[in-house]
Amino acid sequence: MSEASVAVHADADLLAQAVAARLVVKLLDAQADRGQASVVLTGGRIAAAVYRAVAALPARDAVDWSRVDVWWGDERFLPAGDPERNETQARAALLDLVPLDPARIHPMPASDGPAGPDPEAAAAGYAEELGRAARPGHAALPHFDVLMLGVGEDGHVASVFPEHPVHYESRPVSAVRGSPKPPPVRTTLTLPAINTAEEVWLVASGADKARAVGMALAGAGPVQLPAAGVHGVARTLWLLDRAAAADVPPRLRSLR
Ligand SMILES: O=C1O[C@H](COP(=O)(O)O)[C@@H](O)[C@H](O)[C@H]1O
Repeated sequence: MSEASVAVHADADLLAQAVAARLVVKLLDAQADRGQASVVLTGGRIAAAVYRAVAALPARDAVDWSRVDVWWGDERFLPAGDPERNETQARAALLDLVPLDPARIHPMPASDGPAGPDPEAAAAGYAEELGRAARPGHAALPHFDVLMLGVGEDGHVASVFPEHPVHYESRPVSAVRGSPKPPPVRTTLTLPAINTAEEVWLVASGADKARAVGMALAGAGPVQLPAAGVHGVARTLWLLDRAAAADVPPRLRSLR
């Protein structure tokens, strides 16, 4: 488990641009090392800004997008193409603008997809898809070079919410019913699955995230504050704007 490090940027726009630049470099490094790269996407407002910023970066063309696997950390269980789906937002902001191999884009199932309207079946189906991409000799998951997470005002990450029964799910992918944030039905990677990623990046902007960010970095319990329970194998990086960083313990900050 890696120690958390924190980078703080002046505002949401600079944060999105800095994360976009990091992401392009991370994909390039992974392709140089392994011949391919994999990224786990998140949803939410700052994530969409990051994806737009990647699309606008000239250096994006240095990435061989046909050798990038795209996964999701969570999804709102809605029909395909619904504007509230994390997949729909990521496709519009980035994925439709770069030459990805469609076979390497792995969205979580939609509520009108082949797995049907049952989120438990959808979660099981996604676990199988992950398993098919798993490394020989490893557990049930592929290698994730970088896994990005937004952070909710309540400290949720992906669709793992405070005090939700999903905390006690041992499988890598879970259905989530009764989400306190709409829509109520979702699918999500569980924290143990998230924590297999080489690098986990928690990206948060705005004053309404400050309390959750500060508590997570101060050592809150993961059931009460899920963001406190995630860490990459090699690196855990909190990428914040100044407003979201307001309650970060000063010893952890590196202002940019
Ligand atoms: O519903 C969700 O919200 C969180 C955070 O979104 P934000 O707009 O407050 O940044 C997001 O990380 C998650 O993927 C999404 O399903």
